[in-house]
Amino acid sequence: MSSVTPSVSPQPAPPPADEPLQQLPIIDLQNFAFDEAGLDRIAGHVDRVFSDIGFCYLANTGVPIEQMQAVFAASKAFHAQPQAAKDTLAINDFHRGYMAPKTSVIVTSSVAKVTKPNNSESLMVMHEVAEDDPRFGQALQGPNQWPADLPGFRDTVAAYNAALQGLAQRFTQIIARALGFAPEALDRFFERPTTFLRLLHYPSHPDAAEDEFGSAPHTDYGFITILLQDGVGGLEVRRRGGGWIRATPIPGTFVVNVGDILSRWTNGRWQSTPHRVQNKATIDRYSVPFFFDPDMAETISCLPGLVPAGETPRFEPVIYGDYLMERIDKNYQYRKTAG
Ligand SMILES: O=C(O)CCC(=O)C(=O)O
Ligand SMILES: [Fe+2]
Repeated sequence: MSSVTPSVSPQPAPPPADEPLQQLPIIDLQNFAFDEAGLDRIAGHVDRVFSDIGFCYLANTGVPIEQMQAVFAASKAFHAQPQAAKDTLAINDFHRGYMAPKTSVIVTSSVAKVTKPNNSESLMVMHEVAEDDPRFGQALQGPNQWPADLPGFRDTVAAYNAALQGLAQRFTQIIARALGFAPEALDRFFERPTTFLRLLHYPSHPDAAEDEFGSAPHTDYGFITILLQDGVGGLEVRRRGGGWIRATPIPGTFVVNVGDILSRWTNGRWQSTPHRVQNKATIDRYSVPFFFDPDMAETISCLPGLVPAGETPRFEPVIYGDYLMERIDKNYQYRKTAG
């Protein structure tokens, strides 16, 4: 970690605002057409927002609307297939494939106990690991599973995945800056990123009970999540100090949030905030979260400059892959059954 040297000291986290937030803040990335002073302004905004609510919208990211529409069309076509076709891609040990409704229960220590399975189905696509890759066969390192009978599906989803990885890598430079480092300081952790693209479908559930969720309250466990949601709504984010804020859809934007490992990396300066989804609308909801995480072989230790002088780091160093496996093994039913 000695290669990550702070170049400016981060400011202390702002106190929580007196007025409760009514809406998630919007960060305008200006299609990355900013100069150094512009970068510092955006980075300062990111630091304030991630120290407070840990969630915001990202506008003007450079990802074309057509590409967003195309990935939704692909997801709808996938989920519209007969159940038997989806079941042929059942999620495998590499954590790639189809998760049928009610097969994941979120278990996190920081959020209220959750017992009911999630009312959603999804296809998980991760970073592609080919057979000639030295990592092939290690935990979570394998090929994706693609539907056989959906022309264009693989190309559309792979192109979207590549666009989101590019966005995440560029945003990581803003994050580095926001934490007081040179923009490239964190790049080496993401040369072979661990990524999860999840094509989620939430059936309409207008009479859902209070404790029946599409996604039960949870925090995300990785670095950042960049979420594309359709116009239906239903995602809510826990406000510091109590209550929930609706992440009302804003066309053309993403919702981005801090995951647990980023919060840990910042020694707790940035918040990994609980969120939940209930689709009480009369139509189905589709969303596509992209989870962008470090290389599984990297060690994550609290960043220098973020641990106050004379204090010990709040978190032990952890190999990202070990940490991730523990979280995944806890949260997914299919990993608990034999075979
Ligand atoms: O579908 C959404 O809006 C959020 C999904 C989510 O929080 C997750 O998959 O971690
Ligand atoms: Fe989440």
